Amino acid sequence: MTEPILKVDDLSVRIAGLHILQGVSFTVAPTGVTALLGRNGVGKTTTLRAIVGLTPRGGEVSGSASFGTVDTLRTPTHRLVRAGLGYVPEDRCVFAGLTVAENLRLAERPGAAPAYDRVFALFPELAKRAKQRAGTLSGGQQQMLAIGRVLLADNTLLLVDEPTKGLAPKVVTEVAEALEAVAEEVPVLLVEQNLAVVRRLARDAVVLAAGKVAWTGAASRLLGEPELTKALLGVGSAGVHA
Ligand SMILES: Nc1ncnc2c1ncn2[C@@H]1O[C@H](COP(=O)(O)OP(=O)(O)OP(=O)(O)O)[C@@H](O)[C@H]1O
Repeated sequence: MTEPILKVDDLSVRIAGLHILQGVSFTVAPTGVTALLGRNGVGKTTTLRAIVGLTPRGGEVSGSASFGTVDTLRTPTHRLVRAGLGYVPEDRCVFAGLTVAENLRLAERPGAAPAYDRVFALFPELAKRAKQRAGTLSGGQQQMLAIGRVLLADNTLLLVDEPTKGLAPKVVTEVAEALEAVAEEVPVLLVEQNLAVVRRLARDAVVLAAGKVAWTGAASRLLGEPELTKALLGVGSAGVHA
């Protein structure tokens, strides 16, 4: 069996007195998309943030998350970035007052050649809009800029949080297409509520419920069984196609 690119073991997170994650364990395959799913508020974002060391101050984190030889829970975020872990947060975090080109330049890593060719091949719109302020881009374009930034560096795993949230259906399809192309090059751990996007992109699925992993397996199996989808996610999967 191929070694996972990330192994999360017994991850627990407490924030403000809430025991949000209570011993979460799962693996991420070294290729393709692994979807991290679950009902609203179950702790998907908390999981990604813990893995990249961005749990809010005062939060308590225990367990381990092995990314190669690195335990990400015990390594500062800036070192994880240098080790090749890319994170696209839910709110995208583009610098609104800076241009597209400036946003990309900030993601360059010292000592490594930035992969502008790869970014502009996937997102030609970013090249066309290089001089435009990021704050004036559409939601979909900002998402592409946020993904473009992590592709500029030679990352070996991307954590992407709800990339299609709040986007118009046509733009959801564009972002899904882009992520499909991205995942051919780099494995992705994807938090996504849109099951059509999950069906299109994900090979593996991990479902969280009540602070623990409730189900893992092939995404096609989960989404192919409407009753299972409804029980785990609270929504139906019938007729879901991207
Ligand atoms: N900084 C914080 N302070 C207090 N509670 C928090 C904090 N961050 C998260 N929580 C709580 O932890 C729980 C999990 O939140 P999280 O954002 O990880 O869930 P999620 O599965 O990503 O949800 P959604 O699908 O709605 O984005 C929620 O009940 C949330 O209110």
